[in-house]
Amino acid sequence: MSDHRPLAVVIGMPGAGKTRVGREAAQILDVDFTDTDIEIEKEIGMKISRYFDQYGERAFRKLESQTVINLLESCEGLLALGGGAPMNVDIREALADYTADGGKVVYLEADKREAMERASRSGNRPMLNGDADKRWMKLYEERDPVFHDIANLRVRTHGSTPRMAARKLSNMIREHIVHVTGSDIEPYDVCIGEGALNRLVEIIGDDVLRIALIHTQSVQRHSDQARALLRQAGYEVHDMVIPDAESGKTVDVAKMIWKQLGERGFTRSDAIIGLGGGATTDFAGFMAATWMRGIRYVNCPTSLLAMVDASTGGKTGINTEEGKNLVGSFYTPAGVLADLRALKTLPRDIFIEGLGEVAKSGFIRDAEILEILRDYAEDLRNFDGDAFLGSSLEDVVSELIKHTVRVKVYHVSNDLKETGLREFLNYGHTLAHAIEKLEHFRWRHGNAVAVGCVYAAELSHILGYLDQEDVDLHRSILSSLGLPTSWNGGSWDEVVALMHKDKKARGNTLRFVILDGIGHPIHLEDPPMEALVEAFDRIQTS
Ligand SMILES: NC(=O)c1ccc[n+]([C@@H]2O[C@H](COP(=O)([O-])OP(=O)(O)OC[C@H]3O[C@@H](n4cnc5c(N)ncnc54)[C@H](O)[C@@H]3O)[C@@H](O)[C@H]2O)c1
Ligand SMILES: O=C(O)C(=O)C[C@@H](O)[C@H](O)[C@H](O)COP(=O)(O)O
Repeated sequence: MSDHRPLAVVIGMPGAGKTRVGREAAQILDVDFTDTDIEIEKEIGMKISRYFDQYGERAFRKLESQTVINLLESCEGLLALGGGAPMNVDIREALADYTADGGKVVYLEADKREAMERASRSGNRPMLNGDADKRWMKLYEERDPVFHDIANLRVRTHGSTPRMAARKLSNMIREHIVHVTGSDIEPYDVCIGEGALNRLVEIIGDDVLRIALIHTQSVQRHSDQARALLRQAGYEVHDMVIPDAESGKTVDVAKMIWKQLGERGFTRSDAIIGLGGGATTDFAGFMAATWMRGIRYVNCPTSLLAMVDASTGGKTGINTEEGKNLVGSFYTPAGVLADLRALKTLPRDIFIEGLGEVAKSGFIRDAEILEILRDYAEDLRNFDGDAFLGSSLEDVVSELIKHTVRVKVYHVSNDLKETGLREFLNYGHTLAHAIEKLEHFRWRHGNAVAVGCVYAAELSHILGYLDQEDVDLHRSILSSLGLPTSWNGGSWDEVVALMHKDKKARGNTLRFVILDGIGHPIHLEDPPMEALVEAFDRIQTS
């Protein structure tokens, strides 16, 4: 495959707006726009309709096939194909190779009547000669199933102005989708982008009647949007507001929600949506896992941490008096919609906290994450929700979310129930959960994870697995993002007692995840107590 390829390919019926909407979308995305019909006309030096008259459809299709295949290997912006192009077998094969390699083929679906009118108004459409509407309808019946088959994205433009349609198209093109599969997993997608929430109805599906929309007061604005979309689609939506952050992850709140689900007649064919930070998505997933032994749920994360980590992978749960996440279940969502618009209202300190889990994912698996964090540390540290959307930082954050979710998905897909590999995602968490508990959850999870990663790095170094340079790298990256690297809020005895309640511990034996190099996590069983204490001493001061 060539290095050059389109950012996306737009297909659709004549009159769907491929040229008009495609050109505007390319402007929004700041990329070139290429229309295969225009390129062909340039090459043949005449209108396509005249070429058809002179040489016939067969000759045109041959020319079209060569042009499209060349452009699929040479153009870099948005490429709009002529309406009939995807019906050609060679073009279809080239498009299949393109999508298999991660390319995006978008089916632009317009209202039939509007598209028909536009197509017959514009002329220069040899395939519509005669009774244009009747011919359009016939083409539609032949082409629509093929378009559905080829396209991996669809944009419905019904009732939208060309500008609105172009926005939808550009948002969808910018969107990243990470597929989650695995032997124990019903496959689902994590959609990351501005406007991802608009997929909610598609993911909830047709079989659901009632939806419990679980959220906190702090994200009311975003839950209003979700509710409006769902009500418009005809679902019976029940707002269920829970206390903020960790105060929502308790058995008392669970009892309150179970009661509401019962009183409102939730059955096995109903669904739950968890909309909010990681505490809410953990809690909502747990409600879904336990109600009638499991009903459908979708996560709509609104904090960076929930987008990169908590909402994906199916670890659901609540805290107890004894510690963090001690009661829960592995139960996967039907989809995750990380709508970047939610970050607009996210306070800076909570954004930065999320970077703790992002950095962790870099340390355990993806060096590119560490590079991005290093290159954009200052911009990330100064995150400002008001200026975020449309800024260059939005692309950086979107890329970081995609990378981090991929790290998560790699571990989860291969070990949903955490028998070994998945434990690597717990890097830094053995100490982090103890800190959170000792600080009565006033310390945010991502901040505790940052300190926990430094602790695990120090332990790795003391035991001879990690160079000092890599320990220093932990401190420099985390502190450049505004994350803490030290903690002195509790005694070693308190900490070690809580570490024994960590889910990685077995019997009386402590188990840790450490590194034997950046990107190389390993398990550590029953480490010497002196090493644990020494590492603890080293995180007392930064
Ligand atoms: N299940 C998992 O795999 C997993 C992974 C990582 C973390 N977690 C859990 O996630 C939780 C941490 O997640 P978190 O950092 O999102 O914490 P959180 O849910 O407590 O959210 C932090 C704060 O931000 C607010 N908030 C969230 N989105 C907002 C928005 N868009 N605008 C304004 N305010 C917003 C919340 O109301 C809360 O006050 C912890 O409970 C942790 O254990 C779970
Ligand atoms: O998904 C996982 O597995 C993780 O360990 C991800 C962690 O980042 C996350 O904080 C998780 O909530 C920790 O769960 P726990 O099992 O240690 O309670």
